[in-house]
Amino acid sequence: MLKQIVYRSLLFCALLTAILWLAKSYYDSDLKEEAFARHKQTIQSARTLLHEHMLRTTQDIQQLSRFNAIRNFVISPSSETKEQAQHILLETARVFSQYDQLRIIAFDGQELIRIDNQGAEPELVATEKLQNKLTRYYVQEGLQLNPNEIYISPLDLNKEHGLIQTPYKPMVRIVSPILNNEGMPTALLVLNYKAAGLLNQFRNAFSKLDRAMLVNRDGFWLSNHFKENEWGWELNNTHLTLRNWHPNLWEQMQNNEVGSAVINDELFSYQNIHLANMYEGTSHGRYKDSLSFNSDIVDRVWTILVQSSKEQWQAGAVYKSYWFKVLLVALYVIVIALVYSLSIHRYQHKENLRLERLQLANFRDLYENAPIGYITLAADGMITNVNKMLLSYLGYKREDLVAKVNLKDLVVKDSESQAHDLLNALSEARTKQHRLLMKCKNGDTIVVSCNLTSRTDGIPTLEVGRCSVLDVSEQVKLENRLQHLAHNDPLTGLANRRYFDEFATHEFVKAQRHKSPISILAMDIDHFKKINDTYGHDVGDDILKSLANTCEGVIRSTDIMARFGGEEFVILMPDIDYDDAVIKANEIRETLAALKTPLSNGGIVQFTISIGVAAYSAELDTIDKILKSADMALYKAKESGRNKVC
Ligand SMILES: Nc1nc2c(ncn2[C@@H]2O[C@H](COP(=O)(O)OP(=O)(O)OP(=O)(O)O)[C@@H](O)[C@H]2O)c(=O)[nH]1
Repeated sequence: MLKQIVYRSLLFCALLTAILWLAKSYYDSDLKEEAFARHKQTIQSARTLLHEHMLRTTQDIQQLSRFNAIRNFVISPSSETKEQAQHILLETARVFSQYDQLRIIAFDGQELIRIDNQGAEPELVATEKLQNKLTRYYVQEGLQLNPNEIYISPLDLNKEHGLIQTPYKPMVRIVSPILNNEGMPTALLVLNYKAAGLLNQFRNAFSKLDRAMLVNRDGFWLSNHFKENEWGWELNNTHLTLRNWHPNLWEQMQNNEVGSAVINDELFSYQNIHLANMYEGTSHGRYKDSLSFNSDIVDRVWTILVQSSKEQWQAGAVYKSYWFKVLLVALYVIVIALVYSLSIHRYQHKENLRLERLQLANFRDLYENAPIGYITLAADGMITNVNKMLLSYLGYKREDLVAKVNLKDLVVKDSESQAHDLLNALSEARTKQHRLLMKCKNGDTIVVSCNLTSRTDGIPTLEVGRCSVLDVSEQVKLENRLQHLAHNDPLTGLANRRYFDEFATHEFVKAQRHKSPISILAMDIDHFKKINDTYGHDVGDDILKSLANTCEGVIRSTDIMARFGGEEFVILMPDIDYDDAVIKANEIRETLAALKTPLSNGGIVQFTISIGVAAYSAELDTIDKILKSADMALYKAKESGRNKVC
């Protein structure tokens, strides 16, 4: 039982876990969608930020390169034009502190004017400190520019005298040709743009739930949440690339401008920024349209990459909350409790069913194999079931009786009223007992004691009563025999003295009530001792028996003959007066005298009797008196020579 509960609990907990896991999967995919949507939005914001900054820078350089003071100096260098150009650049540096250096560089690479803007105030670098930058890449790139082109350098760390300046100073160099009157490039305007502020704003544009990264075309980080990952190519950390970190993601990014990926439960979104297209897009288009001049920008591609770790995109998940965990534990506890109580309930139910079945089987066994017969009855007395013993009593097969025979059809005519009585008791939900004579299949009858028990719920169901049926035939025989023994003389079968007294009293009361006559004969065999002595006691017994038989053949059925003891007999004759009694006595005497009792040796023996007669009269008004009078008459008959009636 306990084992089953444990198994079931485990099963249901596993099921619950599976459901919760499924729900969590759906929920997680929603959270991921949400995170990706956030990525998309913040990438757009960051893109706008970068575009706008770079656009402003290109606008600045375009304007500056077109200023007459700048162009005049390049076209007609003089101390005056130089001063004006220096003035413009100084003023610009003062207003736009994001420019670290503002320079005009001749086509041979020589710096013509240089403004350093690192301190509180922009500083004009003295002529003797100006350098030749022909070998620098941005000068080389600048020399390649068409009149209408602007070069934007890679974002890298500023170097002074070949060494990386610390603290690191991320820098973009913007180069524009300065055109002569024929519209041909004559010199270069170079602005060193300090990107630290831009990168800070870039990082701040993203939610705390995400990690924002800016990656260059080679996969190095220009901005990374881990500072030590930045500027890998500059700091000789060439292994610190996105390509090494997530090769698959890098691969995907090479083929797609925009995209997202899920790697080890971490979410990535990316989008390339083409600085050549910074005018494009709704927020930038207005610049391009409103500008009176236009420039092509040598393309530079950066990639904005956003990463959300599992902890980050799940940060707001409901299942992370304390109460959810408490709820979850409670849920499992409830499931286990439910499984426990259901198992107990199921077990009890099964146990009850088992006991019920057992009880039913016991009942069936008791019913079927009971040592007495059973008949189950419908309300109308039709038999709906019987047991083996009943079938053995009657010799029927079950199918002969069930649903075919009514109880009253099973009894003989004499028992029909009792059967009806039983069926009445059945309809009134009573109990009743009767002795019935039942018909067996072979035509015999048996006496049964039928004890009917009705259902008391009053519902007229098919089975409304049951009769326990006991075959009492033998008992009845025994009862009859005992009764016979109690009332009769064992030798002759005649009534004994006790039964005679009961009968006589009853008849005498009747005679008194009806004022009808009643007579008594007292009889005694003459010289019976001698017969016994001569022929033996057995012959004496035979004579007594044939006397009884013979007399019973002579007297009426309403008379009763009793043996009072020895060879003395008495006959009570209701409705016979004295004279008729004397006549009857003589008839008996003569009949007996003529009776020849055979002997075993082939001979015969005869005997006579003496009879005394007395009848009810005014003087003889009790049985005792009549008996005494008959006795006295008998005595007289003996005295007067025997074989007489007195
Ligand atoms: N065979 C037999 N004899 C019995 C039975 N009961 C009594 N007797 C005998 O009946 C005889 C009665 O004898 P008595 O009283 O002398 O009478 P009796 O010989 O008939 O003489 P009287 O009556 O005077 O004619 C006795 O011998 C008894 O033993 C019985 O059941 N069977």
